[in-house]
Amino acid sequence: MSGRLASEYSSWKKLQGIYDSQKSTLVLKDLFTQDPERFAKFSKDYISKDDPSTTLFLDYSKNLITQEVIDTLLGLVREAEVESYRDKMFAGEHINTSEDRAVLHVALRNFNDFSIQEAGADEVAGVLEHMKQFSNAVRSGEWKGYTGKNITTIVNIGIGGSDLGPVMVTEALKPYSKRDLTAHFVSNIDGTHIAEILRLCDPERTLFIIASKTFTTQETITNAESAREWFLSSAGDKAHVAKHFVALSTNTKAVTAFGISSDNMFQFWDWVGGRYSLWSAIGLSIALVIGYDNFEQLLKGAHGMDKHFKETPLENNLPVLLAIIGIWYNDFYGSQTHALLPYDQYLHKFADYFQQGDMESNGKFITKNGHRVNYETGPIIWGASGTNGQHSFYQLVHQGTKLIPADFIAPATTHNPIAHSKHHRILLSNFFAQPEALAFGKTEEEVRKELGPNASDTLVKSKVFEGNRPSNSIMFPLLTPSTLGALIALYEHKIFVQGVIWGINSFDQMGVELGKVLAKNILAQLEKPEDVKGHDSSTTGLIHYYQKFRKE
Ligand SMILES: O=P(O)(O)OC[C@H]1O[C@@](O)(CO)[C@@H](O)[C@@H]1O
Repeated sequence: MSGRLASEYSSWKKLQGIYDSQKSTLVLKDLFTQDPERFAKFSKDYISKDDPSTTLFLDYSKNLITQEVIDTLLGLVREAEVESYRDKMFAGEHINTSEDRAVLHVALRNFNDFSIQEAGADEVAGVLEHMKQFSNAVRSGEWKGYTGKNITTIVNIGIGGSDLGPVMVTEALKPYSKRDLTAHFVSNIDGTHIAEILRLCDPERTLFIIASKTFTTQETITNAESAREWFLSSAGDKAHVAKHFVALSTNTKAVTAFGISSDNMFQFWDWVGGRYSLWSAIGLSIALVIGYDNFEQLLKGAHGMDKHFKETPLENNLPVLLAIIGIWYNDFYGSQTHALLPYDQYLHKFADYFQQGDMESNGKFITKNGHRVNYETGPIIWGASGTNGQHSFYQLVHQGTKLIPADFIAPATTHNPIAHSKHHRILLSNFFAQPEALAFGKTEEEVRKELGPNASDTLVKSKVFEGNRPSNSIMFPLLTPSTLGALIALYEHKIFVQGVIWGINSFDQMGVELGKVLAKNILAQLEKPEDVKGHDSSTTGLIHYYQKFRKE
């Protein structure tokens, strides 16, 4: 990271020039007509060096790019010194400068390929072993509840990175799950969340996983205390907590103070960012649900992508390609969002996961050198599984006034080939069709030909699809633990590259603090109207409204 504002790079200025001169002339239909080799030129195969069955295919040909654009974007990557910054990350340098921390989620899945000098990195294997032993014991029935019964339900209590990763992965890898072990995830402080889950639980057979890097997050600790109260109302003796509560944290002192023994604690370190923590002890619920061997495959899949990111020349580097294409739209075409559209029901939480992963990493306006950016940084990440999105927001994506770059993601084969894979064929036909429609549209002439000479101008015009709407398509043979690991790591490294180019610290999260502080202040004022002090008339008025109905 050179310390300059991204807009000061010569490549940035050149890109602006290219955009200004070509923004209305770059037409996908023409680009494909002019170059029959376009698909071949702008698509890449990723094959894990460790496991050739772990492959991803990226088709980025339906983007508003030329080789000149790509080459200039790669020049931007070089000017921003992304590669040296990447190597600093892998080496354990404290690139999270505001918190003076390393950023080493790659160390959680390292399998001894990278030499990483950072306190704790040599303890990863021990924690993984503890996770393996524990998950095997629970899954085998060796670990019993306080009345000697097997554990059949786990409840992960955590929020943000201590929730979203386990939720997304256990959903995505459901085909690999132990079907007689039910996992629930409680995250919201809204009492409804835990109340509804506890209604489904048997205290004799339920294991609570208190997942919190800091072990101070108000929602998680409050939910954990309520879970413990619920459990003790049946179990009675506090000694039984040891069989039904474990903790995932960096904060041993707070875990012990809560009443969970360090024997039942799975540790991780401050160089694991919350939104990058599913690979750590935070992944215990994943290992319990899919088994440790499959969890290890997830890690290995990510590790293969780590090596690809670290060793592959920029022009063939998938995280780099996704990152620069995203910057092209975000910073030059003015798109504000980026859609993740997995055509796989198992990936229905994928966009949710990367809302935190991307937006909490790159939703910043101050650079690492303290300058306010004069360009757009992190996009709004959103999305839904296909084909559901087609019946919800695709109208706007196809005919709205906004440019919405989208990543379409799909497995070539399904875990559920019911009706002789008829469902999967229909799913994939839509996966192929939507990017085609977005890119090439439907002209007024084609519409008029369809509707006939008597159709009104208005009707014809309302049925035109202007097209030229870009997308990436990512495919893989089957959604396996290893493939999912590679896919997640691909996006993690994309986020890293974009943050380096924007000159921001992708690894702190100052922006989540103010709201929490104000909430704590208001919490102390909720009792009586006269308690409400120091707010604007709106906040005061809303609190007073609540106090009119409040019961306790
Ligand atoms: O794991 P914990 O420490 O309870 O933090 C939970 C989440 O809270 C944050 O908003 C930080 O406060 C996320 O970054 C984090 O993943």
